[in-house]
Amino acid sequence: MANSEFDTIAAISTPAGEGGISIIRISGSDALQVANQLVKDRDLTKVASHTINYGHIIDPETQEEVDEVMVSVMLAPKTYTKEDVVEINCHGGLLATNRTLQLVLSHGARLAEPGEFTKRAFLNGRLDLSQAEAVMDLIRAKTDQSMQVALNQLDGDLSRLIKKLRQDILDVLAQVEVNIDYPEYDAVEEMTSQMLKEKATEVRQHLVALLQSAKQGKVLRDGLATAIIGRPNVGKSSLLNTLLHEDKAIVTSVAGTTRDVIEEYVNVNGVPLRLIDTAGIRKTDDQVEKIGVERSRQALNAADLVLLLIDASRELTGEDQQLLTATEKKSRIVILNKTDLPTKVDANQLKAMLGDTPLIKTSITDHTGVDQLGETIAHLFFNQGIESHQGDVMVTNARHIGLLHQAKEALDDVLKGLADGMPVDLVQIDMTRCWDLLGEITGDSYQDELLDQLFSQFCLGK
Ligand SMILES: Nc1nc2c(c(=O)[nH]1)N(C=O)[C@@H](CNc1ccc(C(=O)N[C@@H](CCC(=O)O)C(=O)O)cc1)CN2
Ligand SMILES: Nc1nc2c(ncn2[C@@H]2O[C@H](COP(=O)(O)OP(=O)(O)OP(=O)(O)O)[C@@H](O)[C@H]2O)c(=O)[nH]1
Ligand SMILES: [Mg+2]
Repeated sequence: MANSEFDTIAAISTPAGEGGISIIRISGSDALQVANQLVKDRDLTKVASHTINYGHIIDPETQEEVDEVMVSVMLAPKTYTKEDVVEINCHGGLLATNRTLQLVLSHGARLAEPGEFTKRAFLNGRLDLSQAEAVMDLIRAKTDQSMQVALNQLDGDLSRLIKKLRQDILDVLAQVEVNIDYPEYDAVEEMTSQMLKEKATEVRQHLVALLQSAKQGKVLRDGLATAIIGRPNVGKSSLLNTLLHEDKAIVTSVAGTTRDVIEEYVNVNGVPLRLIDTAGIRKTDDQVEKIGVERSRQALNAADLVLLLIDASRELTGEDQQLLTATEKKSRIVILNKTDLPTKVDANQLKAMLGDTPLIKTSITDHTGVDQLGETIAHLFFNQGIESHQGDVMVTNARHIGLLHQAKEALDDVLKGLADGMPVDLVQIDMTRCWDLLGEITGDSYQDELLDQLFSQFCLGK
């Protein structure tokens, strides 16, 4: 029989494996009755809602004791799923927990699908879709910042903003309807166009700001893609190792040591970096090195931030010059390394060439200048607006970003239509499309396949 949203469902909601306690969660109209068949010492149907109760799990067929437990009873609607929920807190052993789950499943519950508890919280109206998605982001968060973004979204910050924008659109559409139905004044068409134009412009600004926040959200989640670039042997791998506080990349005095791109995550002065050590860029006939150099160029193109190293103990070469030019339009920091050795590069002359680009002098072997590099990275990052956005709503979810783009395009069509003098009832269609698209973010309109696809990415028991 196909799974139904009316079944009583159950799953182990704690990680698979041994632990202090394991929780079996049961949700649905039969939850209490299922659990009550298995718990000796107490009639669970008589206990007050939102209480936790001591007892033993007994196999009703054999009367065998399976585990000593605590059972939480939470009656609808004030529960995670808005259905009756019973949670059995087992001793954390694998065997007893699994046997208890088997008993639950053979006494009226079926195994929950991944994310099905949260799906029910959505279907029963306790969460909207973006909040349900935030539950998963919260579980997966790897940095403090991305956790905060997920928590804010779970609290409904994004939903509230989207709902308000939709309401504004709806209000203006209603007004347009009235004006179309009662064209009492000659100027009504123009008034209506003006109104649509103002609202479309205003909502569009909000969407642009949200999409802007998505760029920063991506950095918080994935780290700032930071390419370490430079000629062979300037100390790129040494810098990676120093920032990581471990010897990850191979360092030798032989130019051309790093042959491929190495990526590592590291937190530098509060900035999450995805550090990319690259093969030194130079002309080469070595086939393997050639591929590495090509990948270095790709990493350079894709980077959010470039750390360009120059060897202070050698004269500037044409290759250094080329790299300086190639990174001109990038967010970059130039690092003059090996300053412990006799210097052949004129730092002042270099500084003059660089303009606004920060120049840091380092000796990675002596660990000088590394702290200053960290401070410079943080300065660049936080002054590019990340921190100042913290109070605002931030979007990180790819599905939301896609919908925001489409919604913005719908408004672009509204504004273009108005500018071209298109009839208002045609412009209205694009405005309605924007309203629909925004509704897909919160799940006010959705398709079943979308739900299946979203929730199947959740953990079992969530
Ligand atoms: N044991 C246990 N711990 C857990 C959960 C759980 O389901 N069980 N949660 C699950 O992931 C998280 C907590 N999230 C929850 C969110 C809402 C409600 C809830 O009952 N909401 C009701 C009533 C709120 C109230 O009493 O004020 C509601 O919103 O109507 C419960 C848990 C984390 N810890
Ligand atoms: N004196 C001195 N030597 C350094 C410094 N930084 C790195 N080196 C040395 O320079 C050599 C090359 O360092 P790597 O980190 O392998 O250089 P790389 O840029 O990764 O080189 P490739 O991978 O070949 O492109 C090694 O012998 C390092 O010990 C420094 O600040 N001072
Ligand atoms: Mg290297």
